[in-house]
Amino acid sequence: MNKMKDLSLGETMIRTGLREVDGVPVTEPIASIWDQVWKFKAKPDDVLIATYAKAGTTWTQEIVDMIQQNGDTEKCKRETTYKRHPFLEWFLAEPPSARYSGVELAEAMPSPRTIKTHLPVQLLPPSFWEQNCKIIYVARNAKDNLVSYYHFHRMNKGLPDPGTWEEFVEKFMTGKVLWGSWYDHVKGWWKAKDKHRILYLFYEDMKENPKREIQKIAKFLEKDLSEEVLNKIVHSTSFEVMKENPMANYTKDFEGIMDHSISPFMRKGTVADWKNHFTVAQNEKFDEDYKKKMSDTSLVFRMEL
Ligand SMILES: Nc1ncnc2c1ncn2[C@@H]1O[C@H](COP(=O)(O)O)[C@@H](OP(=O)(O)O)[C@H]1O
Ligand SMILES: O=[N+]([O-])c1ccc(OS(=O)(=O)O)cc1
Repeated sequence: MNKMKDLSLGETMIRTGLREVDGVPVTEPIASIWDQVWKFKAKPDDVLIATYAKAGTTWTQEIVDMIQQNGDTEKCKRETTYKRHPFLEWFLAEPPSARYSGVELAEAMPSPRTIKTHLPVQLLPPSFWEQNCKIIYVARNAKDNLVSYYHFHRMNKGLPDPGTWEEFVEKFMTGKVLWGSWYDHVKGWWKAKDKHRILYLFYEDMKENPKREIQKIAKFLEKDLSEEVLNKIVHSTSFEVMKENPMANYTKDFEGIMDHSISPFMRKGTVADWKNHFTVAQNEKFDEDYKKKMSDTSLVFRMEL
């Protein structure tokens, strides 16, 4: 029994390896059900929240839900983020108590559905394009995104071991991480927005002026919000409030998989924390490589506010 407990607590849990789907590394379980993901049938009134992991997905999910529930915080606490919005490609079979299939959850959910994905644009199931679904994409500057992803790998035993900070920086730069290259991800979705209904947002803008960005999302979703409701959404989706909200801070899901004592899911929620992580040499190397990788796009990020 103790051994079982150990196993379920993840101390001895074997971290997943990565397998490529069309050249993009995904977890072994995701690769095993890829066919189901690719054939997923989106519906015209589905709203999709797409991001590179750790770009502010959960924050955006809370904002979208609050808009859809017209600022009713109790309704937004009906379930955890993980269960309110199916995480499309995510699949976990083991341990049975933590079983999760984003596809099955979405299929069982009544419309209108809000779905989350970290897939790069070329791997999005075609039905989302065919059904002309509204898509909200959120991007975060590479350095902060990388720092957040590093700490997330440390605390989340459902992900591969990040190795040392130096090793993880290297993996991130070469795209050898779960969901692949950050550079390709943000550029691919940026390109797609010219042809499809995509609201492309930035984490840094959301930090700078949450009210303005929430209004953009509401307009995109064709929802009229009163000033009072808008202010309520700004408040309840602030980092400080979400950090204490068990239905949004991931303390109720992934038990034994996420260890918030190593690094909490709601870690810092700031812009420019990368300055506390990169050495001067690392930063120079990163910048040089970044320039090359981002030379073929009009996309510009703010690394600080
Ligand atoms: N309401 C909020 N305001 C600002 N940042 C938030 C937030 N809620 C979550 N975050 C931050 O978003 C990141 C997680 O992103 P995702 O939801 O895509 O996994 C974490 O970044 P940090 O690790 O830099 O703190 C987390 O702290
Ligand atoms: O590995 N997980 O358990 C996991 C991965 C990504 C994830 O989504 S994210 O938005 O927090 O990156 C949630 C859980």
